[in-house]
Amino acid sequence: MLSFNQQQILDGFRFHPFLLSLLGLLSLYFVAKRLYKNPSLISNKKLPPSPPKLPVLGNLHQLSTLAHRSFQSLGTKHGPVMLIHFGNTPAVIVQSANAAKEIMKTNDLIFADKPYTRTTRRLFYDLKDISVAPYGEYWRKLKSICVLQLLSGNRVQSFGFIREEETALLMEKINESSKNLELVNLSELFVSVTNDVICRAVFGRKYSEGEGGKRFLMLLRKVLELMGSMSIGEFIPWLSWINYVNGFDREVDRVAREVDGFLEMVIQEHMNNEGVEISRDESRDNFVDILMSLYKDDKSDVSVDRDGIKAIILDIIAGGTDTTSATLEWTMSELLRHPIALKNLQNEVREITRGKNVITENDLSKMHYLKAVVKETLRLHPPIPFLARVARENVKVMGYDISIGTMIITNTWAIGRDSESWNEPEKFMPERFLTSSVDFKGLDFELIPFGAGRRGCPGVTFAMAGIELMLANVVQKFEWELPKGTTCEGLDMTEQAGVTTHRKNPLLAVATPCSDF
Ligand code: HEM
Repeated sequence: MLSFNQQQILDGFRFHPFLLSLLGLLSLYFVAKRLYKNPSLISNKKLPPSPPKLPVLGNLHQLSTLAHRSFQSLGTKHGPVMLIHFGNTPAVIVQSANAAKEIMKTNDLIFADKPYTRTTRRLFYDLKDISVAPYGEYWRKLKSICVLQLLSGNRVQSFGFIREEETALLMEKINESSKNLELVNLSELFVSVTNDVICRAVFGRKYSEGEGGKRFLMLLRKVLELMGSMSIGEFIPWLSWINYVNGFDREVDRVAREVDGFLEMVIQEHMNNEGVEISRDESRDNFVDILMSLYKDDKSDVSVDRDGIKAIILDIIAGGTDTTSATLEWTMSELLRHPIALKNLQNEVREITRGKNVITENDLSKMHYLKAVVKETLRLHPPIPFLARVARENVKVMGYDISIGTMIITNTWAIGRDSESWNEPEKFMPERFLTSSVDFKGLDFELIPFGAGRRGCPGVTFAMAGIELMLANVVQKFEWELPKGTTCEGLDMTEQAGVTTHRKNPLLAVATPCSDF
């Protein structure tokens, strides 16, 4: 997970007007010194093509806040494998299905490490979570707990009642807005419903209400914001003092302490509740209880401690909520811009569920157009636009030499819009998937919104079960229109920069209940 907030990067420089020129001179000195000490840097390795860079900044000045778009546009000139520099840090940007396959299939083991910064280290318990833990015994153990115990097909199915109850509540909220002739804020509703579903699975109860719950939601947002705001000191190690002076490090420490306080409280609550009868709204089949029992019974050498449990919980909540709500938000945005696709989808859902109000998992399995709509949305709007990895050995990719320790960023957003792989790539056409076997499970490298290989997302089944059920209900039970004065072509689709790509402005729409459902 990686994103860049250039404003924040540049903010780091603001406190001294002469700093830039001073940095220029210093960087020339450091580059010369490095070359002198390390002649391999000027060896005859075949490096990927690279846009010209500035001293100190490298290519940072060529990146907008939406770095996936900047990489795509630089890639049209320099090719699908390109070397760029974030300050001093080299990174190889990969932007074609073939190159992605070489990273995540041919050389998956070599690229099984993730890059991390002081921020990720501090927020994720010194890398004791799944998504940034270095590849090795510990990560393998966490991943297998995740795949076999927490997110297996059976477990996801067992949470069906949570999805159904929360979807019913979502329908009530939309109905309420519609009765009051209010615009429905779909962005807000999708964030809250996905958060409620995931909290009930993870904690056994919701945390969206009450003072503590609201504070936790705010903290979660802050975690994602900090992860998406890589500041200057992260790229140029000898400028790391800037993060101290501008308060960035202090803010990270404060958020990490508060998140830990909340998760400690949750774990304590679960320990106190052992053997105690629980209320109707709570469930024992939750990730915290499962992890706590594994923790108590664990006699192995590579054990998961209390910090490890908190790190896994944070990972799942932070990685699962925002991505799922962003998918729902972009799907409805595209459907509102494409009324024919919306009508096709409504026809399919209403036909399959004719005569009944409740949509079952069995109904969903027959909804091929619905699945095509979600795939097409994930092609155009992968919530996490980059996959970041680090080379664990020297290796060749597409004929270029990649040195050990180099960061690789696969731009899944650009790959989804690559004309080498897709006809009319910028067009929203769910029909393209009705006659194609291309799927997002990590085998077809032209469509990798969930990543691929060893570090691929273990939450696909969990995410899709919720997305499909909510979307089917939203289009079955309501007619949808854009607010008066907004045309399909005029709907604002601007993206918000961050670790997950959301809409910049909330999606507002008019809902009218459908009398048949
Ligand atoms: C539409 C929803 C989602 C999308 C688009 C998504 C996407 C991703 C991506 C792109 C990665 C990185 C993969 C790579 O580097 O190859 C990832 C990793 C991960 N995701 Fe998801 N995700 C989603 C939902 C979820 C959910 C619901 C959960 C848990 C309930 C989850 C848990 C994780 C975890 C634990 C990892 C780290 C895996 C590792 O490093 O081995 N994700 N996800």
